[in-house]
Amino acid sequence: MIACSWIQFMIHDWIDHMEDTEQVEIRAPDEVAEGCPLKSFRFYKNKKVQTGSPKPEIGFLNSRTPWWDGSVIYGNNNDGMIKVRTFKDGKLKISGDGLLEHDEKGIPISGDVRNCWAGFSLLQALFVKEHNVVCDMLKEHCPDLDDEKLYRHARLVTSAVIAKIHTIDWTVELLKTDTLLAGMRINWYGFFGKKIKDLIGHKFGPVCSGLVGLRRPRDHGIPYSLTEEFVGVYRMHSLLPDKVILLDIKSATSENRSTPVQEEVPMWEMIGKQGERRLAKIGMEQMLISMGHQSCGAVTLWNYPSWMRNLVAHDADGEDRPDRVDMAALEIYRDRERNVARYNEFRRNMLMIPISTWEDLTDDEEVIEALHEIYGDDVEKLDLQVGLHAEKKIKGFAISETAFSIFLLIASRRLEADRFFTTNFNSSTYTDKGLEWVNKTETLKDVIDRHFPKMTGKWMRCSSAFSLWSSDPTPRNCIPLYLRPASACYVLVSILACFFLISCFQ
Ligand code: HEM
Repeated sequence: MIACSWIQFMIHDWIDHMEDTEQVEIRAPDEVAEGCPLKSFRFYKNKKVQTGSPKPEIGFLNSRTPWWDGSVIYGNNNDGMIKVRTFKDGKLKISGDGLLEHDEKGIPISGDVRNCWAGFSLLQALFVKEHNVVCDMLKEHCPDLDDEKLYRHARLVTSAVIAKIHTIDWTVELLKTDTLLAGMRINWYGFFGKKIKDLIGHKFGPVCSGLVGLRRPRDHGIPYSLTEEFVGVYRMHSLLPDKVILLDIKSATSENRSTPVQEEVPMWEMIGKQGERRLAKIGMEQMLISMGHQSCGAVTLWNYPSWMRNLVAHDADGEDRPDRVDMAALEIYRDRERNVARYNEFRRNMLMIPISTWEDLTDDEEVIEALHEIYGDDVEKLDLQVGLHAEKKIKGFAISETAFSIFLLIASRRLEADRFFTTNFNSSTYTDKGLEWVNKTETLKDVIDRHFPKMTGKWMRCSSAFSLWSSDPTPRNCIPLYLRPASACYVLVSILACFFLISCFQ
C-alpha cells in the first residue's frame, strides 16, 4: 500500500488537468444501468486550448508543475507556497503529532490537497519532516543561510531525494527484474555505478555516468512536458483496496510476524477530511506499519474498487464536490475526450506490435468473451484503459508492457530535461552537504529510518519499504548486476545505441 500511495504522491507532484466551467452528464445505457452504482453523473469537461501547432491542434492545460520539484508538498503557485511555510529557518508547517496541519475547515495544509486520503497525506507529512531535518542540517553547516536560502536549498535536496527514491527504489519494486534494476541504476549513476561516480564525478557521458549530473539538459528538441499518453498509463486506481487493514502494533505479539488486525476501515472513510480525522486518531506509526503490511490491488480487469464508482471527488481546494462520480466510466471518457489513441493505435505509435485478435491480448477466456460482447471483433476500438488492464504481463511486472514503454521514456526524460538534475546538480546549487544528503539516501527505507529509527528494524523483513514488509528480503546474488543475463543485454544494447548515435553525428 505504500507503493500505491507513493504513486499517487508522485501524480500529485506532476499532473492535474485544468477543468472548464461547462458540466456534462454521462448516462448508463439501459442494458447496463442495473450494474452501475450511479445511473448517471455530472462532471466538468477538461479545459481545451489551441496548441498553435498543426498536430495536435487542441491540447489541455496542467494545473500542477510537471517538473520533479516536490510541488506535492511545496505547492504549485505563490499562494500555495506561502501557505505551507513557517518562514523560520526555511521550514514547512507540520503539527506536533508529526502529521500535516489543518485549516479551520479541516483541510490539510500541504502543497496539494485534492482527492487526498490518509496514505497519501502520510507521505506528504513524512517528506515535510524530511525537508525540516534537511533545514536543520544545512543551518548547522552553513549558519549564514537565511530563511529563504535554507528553504530553497532544502527544497532542492528533498525533491532530489524523492526523485531518486522513485527512480531506484519504487520503479524497481514495481517492475521487479534485473533488467529494470540495471536500467534505473544506470539512469541515476551510470554504467560505472555509484562508487566510481562518487570518485570521479560525471564523466564520459550518460551511459557511463547516468543522466543525473549531465552537463546540459536534453529535451530532444521538444520543451519538457508530460504527455496525455503518460497520464493515460498512470490511471492505476485498481491499486486501491476496498479497506485499510489496521494492525494492532501495540499488541504483545508485535515482534512475531503475525500481528493481529485491530480494525478494517472502509477506504471511503479514509478519504478527504474524514480520512484526516481518522489518521489523526490512528497516528503516523500505526498507519505506516499497517500500510507496509498490506498488499495493494492488482492492475488488472475487474479489479476496479467499487467505492470509486460512487466517489465524492474534490475540487482543487480539497472541498467535497456535490456531484458524485463513477471513476471507472470517467477514466474511459477522459482518454477519449483528450484524444489519447485507442490501445492498438497507441501500440503502433510506440512501435510495438498491434494485436490482431483478442487472443493476442490475453489467454483469459472470460475476458475474451467480454471483449467480444463490447467491441465485437473490432480490436481497433479497444479503449486504452481496458487494453492496459487486460494485457498479459511480463513476469515480475505489476503493469503491462505497453504502459512500461511510456514509463521508461518519461522516467529518463524527467531527469535529463531538468536543469536541477543536470547543469545545476552540483554543490554550488545544492550546497556540499545537501548534495551529500542526496547521495547518501538511496531508498524510502533510509528516509523512514531517519524519522523512525526503530521502526524498520522491528517491522520490516523485506529489502524495500515498497515491498510487503513481512516478505523475505531480496536474496543476495553473487553475480554482479551487470553480468546477469538480462541486465547484461540491457547494458549491451545501451552501449551499441550510444556508438550508433555517435557515428551518426560524426
Ligand atoms: C483515494 C485515492 C484516490 C482518489 C480519491 C483519486 C481520485 C481521483 C479523481 C477524482 C481524479 C480526477 C478524475 C477526473 O475528473 O478526470 C483522479 C485522477 C487521476 N488519478 Fe486518482 N485518486 C486516488 C488515487 C490514485 C492513485 C493511487 C493513482 C495511481 C497512479 C491515481 C492516478 C490518477 C491519475 C493518473 C489521474 C489523472 C490526472 C489527470 O487527469 O490530470 N490516483 N483521481
